[in-house]
Amino acid sequence: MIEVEHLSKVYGSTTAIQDVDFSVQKGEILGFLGPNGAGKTTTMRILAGYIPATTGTVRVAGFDVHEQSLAVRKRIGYLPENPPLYGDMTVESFLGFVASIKGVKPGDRRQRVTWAMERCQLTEKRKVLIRKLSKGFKQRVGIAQAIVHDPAVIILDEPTVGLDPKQIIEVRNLIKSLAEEHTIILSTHILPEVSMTCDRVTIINQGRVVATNTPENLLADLRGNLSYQLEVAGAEGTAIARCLQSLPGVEEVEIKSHPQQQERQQILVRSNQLKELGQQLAQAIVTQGWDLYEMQRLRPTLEDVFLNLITSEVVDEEIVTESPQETPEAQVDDEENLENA
Ligand SMILES: Nc1ncnc2c1ncn2[C@@H]1O[C@H](COP(=O)(O)OP(=O)(O)OP(=O)(O)O)[C@@H](O)[C@H]1O
Repeated sequence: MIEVEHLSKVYGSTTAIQDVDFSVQKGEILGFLGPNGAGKTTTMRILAGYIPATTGTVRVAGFDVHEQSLAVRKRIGYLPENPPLYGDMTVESFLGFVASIKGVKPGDRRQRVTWAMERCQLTEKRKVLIRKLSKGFKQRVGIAQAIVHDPAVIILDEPTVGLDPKQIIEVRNLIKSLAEEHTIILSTHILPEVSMTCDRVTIINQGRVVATNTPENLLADLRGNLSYQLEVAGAEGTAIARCLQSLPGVEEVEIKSHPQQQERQQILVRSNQLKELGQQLAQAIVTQGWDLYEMQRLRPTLEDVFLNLITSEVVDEEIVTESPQETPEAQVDDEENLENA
């Protein structure tokens, strides 16, 4: 449904994104995850046809975003980071207005607006002025304006930013329910957002895609970095650490408690291979005549995957950049002006 190839965007002397590739299948929710300044908003704006790319292509349902922008706009609903809402209009009249500018036929508008309000649980607020709504309800109006023309693709830029925990759950549930009929791209810097909402995730850092996979497969890639937390008694921590460190497959042993403490030592063991180490660790401890009080295998989280990918990117860069130079951030606002025109 969406194909992004070799997409780059340069603002003056700032390269916001570089050679970005990914695709989204029909009916899928793709999470576009990255830290602040990674290039998420830039990518979402290009996809929505708000700003042109410097190089590369985006195709939506087979149409080129740049060459066939009208056909693409009809098929896309976009929730920007700060949705432009008219505070002096009621929810219903605003959505009617958006439906008209999005090309919904006059005879279909009432039905489309009713449908969007129902989906976003806005029906009871339909006569309320938008400026009088809470942040959570305003966000729902933002989503309703993105879906009112029944687009095949919905692009949501940081849809839960600034919401309270209850509103976040409601908006996430709404997004999941929309996926039944739509293809969705959701940009976020919040990890739980992708693990709770998305089928697949593309991770972007410093303008480049560093991974695309399902949350489960990204975690599976880290299984090699299994770690074990042990509670052992019978010897000093340093002696236990020395023994465990000599076992095949053990990458690192860390003593969490005081190394000279004789009672229950807290030890963290990191493995360097896919093989489970639990049995081996237990056997080594028992053979030494020590007491094993507890052993827990620590599973990596999506946060570990994210930090691992982003940290390795930074390390790679430090290796190649021998004398990093400060590049003054370009203040190029012409694209913003284009967008507002
Ligand atoms: N109009 C602009 N002119 C100049 N530089 C820009 C412009 N818009 C974005 N940038 C720069 O491009 C880079 C990517 O910004 P972008 O807003 O796409 O990132 P982001 O991942 O959405 O970040 P955030 O989560 O903080 O919104 C940043 O270095 C940013 O300063």
